[in-house]
Amino acid sequence: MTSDFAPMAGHAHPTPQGAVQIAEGVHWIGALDPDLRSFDIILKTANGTTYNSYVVRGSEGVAVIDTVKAPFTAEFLAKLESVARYDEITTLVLNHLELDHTGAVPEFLRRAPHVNIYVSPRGLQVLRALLKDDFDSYSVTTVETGDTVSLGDKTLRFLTTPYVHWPDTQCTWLEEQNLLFTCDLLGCHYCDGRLFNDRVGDFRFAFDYYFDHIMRPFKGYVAQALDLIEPLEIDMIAPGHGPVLRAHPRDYIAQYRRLITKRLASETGDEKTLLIFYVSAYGATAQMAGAVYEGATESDDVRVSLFDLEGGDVTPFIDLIEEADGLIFGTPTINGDAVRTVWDLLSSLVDIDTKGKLGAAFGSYGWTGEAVGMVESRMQGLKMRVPEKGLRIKMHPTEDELEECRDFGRRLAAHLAGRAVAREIDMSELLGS
Ligand SMILES: Cc1cc2nc3c(=O)[nH]c(=O)nc-3n(C[C@H](O)[C@H](O)[C@H](O)COP(=O)(O)O)c2cc1C
Repeated sequence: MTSDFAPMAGHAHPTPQGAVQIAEGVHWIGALDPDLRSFDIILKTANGTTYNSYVVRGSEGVAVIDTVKAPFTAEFLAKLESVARYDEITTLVLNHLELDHTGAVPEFLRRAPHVNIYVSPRGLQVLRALLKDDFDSYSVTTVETGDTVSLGDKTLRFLTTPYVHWPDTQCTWLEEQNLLFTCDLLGCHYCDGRLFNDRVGDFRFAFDYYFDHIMRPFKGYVAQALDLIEPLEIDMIAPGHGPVLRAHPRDYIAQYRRLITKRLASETGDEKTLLIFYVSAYGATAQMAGAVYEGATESDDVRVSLFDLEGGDVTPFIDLIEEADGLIFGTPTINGDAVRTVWDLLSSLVDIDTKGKLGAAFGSYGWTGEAVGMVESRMQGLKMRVPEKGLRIKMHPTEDELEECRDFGRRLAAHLAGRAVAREIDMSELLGS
């Protein structure tokens, strides 16, 4: 049975009370969560979200694709029961094992313990952790790109698309209907019971925002996933959150392509880019920053930029940092710590991939000078390479110390340009004395 839409108190848009047919033999059986305002702690959800689950009915089997978050289990099962009997269900596909898609799995399996579960190879270990001691009582098959499951007149074809955004993620293509189930990929947090992208409100902001906070750190993997998806015939994309993309589904794939494309590429070409950020209360670290900048700019093959973090919000720097090859942070030690704006910027870097970028730190201090080491540790935690020990100078730098700073800048630029770093050789070390 498929019910109509009914209005829901407090929300401008109607809410589906039952399963919704999205294609011939395919139903949406997900849940709406319009009141959610913060997802996974890290994401704001001004429109709430949806947990999308789907049922595909073939001539020789019925498949459930993903489930919902645990608190919505009862309504998910009610919708499922309105379109299929448990003894008809042959297949459970889990495209992603995160709890917002698998919360209802244990209860579903209690009712349909005979189903065959299909997960990616990396999904297997997460499923084991999810089901604990019950895991061994179920039939679980790992699938990779090209593997298929037949439902008689319908075929589910799997695409292994890891790290969009967990190691386990995969997509499932319903071949005969050109319908692609993508789970988090191409999804967004936007709750509107009208469900289809050509009927809901304007969710472009939500789509880009979701990409920025969930997919952006994994751009390389997103590119690999798009390489697999783009050659497919696609009439509809059915993601795990937000609207079902039935109108112009390729536009959303094209938007992902735009979002993963380097924005500054045409400006900088193959040139290496180095960004120097600093803060300074009494001007000592600022003087150091100026000298590090002077030293680095002597290099012709590195484009160097200098920014005072006191100059504003850190957000605009994230795009620059994403495409930069190296980052240098200057901070004084204040009350045994680096300055807050530096931490604000460093903690904002979770949204981008910083792995392998060059990192370095410098700063003035009065007596303990912990800040530089703390910033270096954070950069190492972000998997950046930190080739030079941080430079610390007590109070305001002397002319000789400024020259040390210039040299620090020269060496970092040389690391970045892939040139051998000239070092003074300590003869006493060589002679072993
Ligand atoms: C409020 C305050 C707290 C400080 N706390 C520390 C500290 O914990 N450890 C330290 O080595 N220096 C400390 N200092 C000294 C500064 O790090 C030092 O003056 C430094 O040269 C300031 O650099 P700037 O001119 O770039 O701000 C403190 C200075 C101030 C004003």
